[in-house]
Amino acid sequence: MNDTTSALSPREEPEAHGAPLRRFTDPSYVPLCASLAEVREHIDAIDQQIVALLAERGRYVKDAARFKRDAFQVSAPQRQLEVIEKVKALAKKEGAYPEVVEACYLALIEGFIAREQQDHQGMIDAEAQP
Ligand SMILES: O=C(O)C(=O)C[C@]1(C(=O)O)C=C[C@@H](O)C=C1
Repeated sequence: MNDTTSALSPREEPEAHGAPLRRFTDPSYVPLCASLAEVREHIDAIDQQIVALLAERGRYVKDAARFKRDAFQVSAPQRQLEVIEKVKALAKKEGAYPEVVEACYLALIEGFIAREQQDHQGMIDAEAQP
């Protein structure tokens, strides 16, 4: 199949149990799975771990709110830059797609800050009387 025939094909989801339809030209590429279904099993298992780690990360972000005075400190822009630089370096080291890692973390931090701002607004000063 080439680009012309693929453009004329009906728009349907890929066959999860079918044989490969394309191959990489790089002779050193080693396939990981025998089917798309198997690929997706691995992705689903990884997603489970990622979400569990996001839950754990979220608990630490919540705790961070206790150490901050106001909305600017919650936002902590200098720390945001540090986190982005750190994960970009990690992506390089781990062989992850750097643009994917950066985009994920920009979205993640935006989401975590919004939650932390919400948590912070619901808190009282540590010295305040109950
Ligand atoms: O390091 C902090 O101060 C946090 O609250 C954590 C975190 C993050 O998600 O990494 C969240 C909000 C800040 O913008 C900076 C970083």
